[in-house]
Amino acid sequence: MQVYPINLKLTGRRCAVVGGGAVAERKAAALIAAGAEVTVFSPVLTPGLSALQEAGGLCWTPRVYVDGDLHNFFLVFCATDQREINRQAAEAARAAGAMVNIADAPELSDFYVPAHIAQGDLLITVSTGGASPVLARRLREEIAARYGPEYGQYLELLAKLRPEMKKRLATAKAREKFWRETIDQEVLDLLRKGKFSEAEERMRHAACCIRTEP
Ligand SMILES: C[C@@]1(CC(=O)O)C2=NC(=C\c3[nH]c(c(CCC(=O)O)c3CC(=O)O)Cc3[nH]c(c(CC(=O)O)c3CCC(=O)O)/C=C3\N/C(=C\2)[C@@H](CCC(=O)O)[C@]3(C)CC(=O)O)/[C@H]1CCC(=O)O
Ligand SMILES: NC(=O)c1ccc[n+]([C@@H]2O[C@H](COP(=O)([O-])OP(=O)(O)OC[C@H]3O[C@@H](n4cnc5c(N)ncnc54)[C@H](O)[C@@H]3O)[C@@H](O)[C@H]2O)c1
Repeated sequence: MQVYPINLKLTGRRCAVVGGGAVAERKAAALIAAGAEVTVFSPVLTPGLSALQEAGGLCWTPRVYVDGDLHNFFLVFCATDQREINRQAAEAARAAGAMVNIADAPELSDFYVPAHIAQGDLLITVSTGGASPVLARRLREEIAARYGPEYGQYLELLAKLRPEMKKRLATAKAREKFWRETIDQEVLDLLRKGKFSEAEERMRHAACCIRTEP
């Protein structure tokens, strides 16, 4: 199914997870990592969710979901092992204005969660449109092996140099040429070896050599 890709900012946004099992844990952990305020409705939590709750990362309502629980949430994840409960909760949440993800009913969900890799601000996501979460996971593993932590550091360096290069390189053409030429393997190799200042130096030096046609 054709879906629309979007990267949501969730800092301070209220999100709910109904259910406290393995799927709920995966969804809650990713929400917390994105800065959301997470409430979990479930009589039981996995050890992972309990640890998050004890660390103050989420709010736990230690009982089954009841009608009226899902007001004032931005996103709601229905992830119990009870098909009918998931549907009821989804309907109530949507009526209250939330976007809903139903763990066992992709066809009724407003959105899917893609497999993802994050290295600093770099975010790579994989979706199969709901067709095969296992393939999404496999591709995520392959991509993770290819794009290591050096990409996060690289992005940090690029972000740091960007305002400087806007001043140093007079034209948009020169800046484009600079970024195209310096986004290369050599800088990444230096970062992989932990040679941060050398990587930065190499990029700064490259700015001196940029020539554009008059
Ligand atoms: C990517 C990932 C993200 C995440 O969950 O964070 C994710 N599922 C992951 C793993 C995974 N899911 C399942 C297995 C067991 C193998 C299997 O059964 O196939 C494994 C493998 C594992 O756990 O290793 C079973 C499963 N998943 C769904 C159903 C319901 C159905 O299809 O009817 C069933 C059957 C349940 C049953 O039969 O009872 C539905 C969805 N799962 C999605 C996302 C959405 C579509 C994403 C896309 O477009 O590809 C969608 C539609 C809704 C959603 O959840 O958003 C995450 C990878 C994490 C990683 O990267 O490691
Ligand atoms: N979307 C996905 O990625 C994905 C992956 C695997 C499985 N699934 C499906 O997701 C569902 C959950 O899977 P799981 O492995 O986390 O199950 P699980 O059995 O580990 O957890 C179910 C949780 O739901 C809670 N629960 C049950 N009734 C409840 C209620 N009325 N109110 C609140 N909480 C309630 C239980 O206490 C438990 O914590 C299943 O339907 C499964 O088929 C989805």
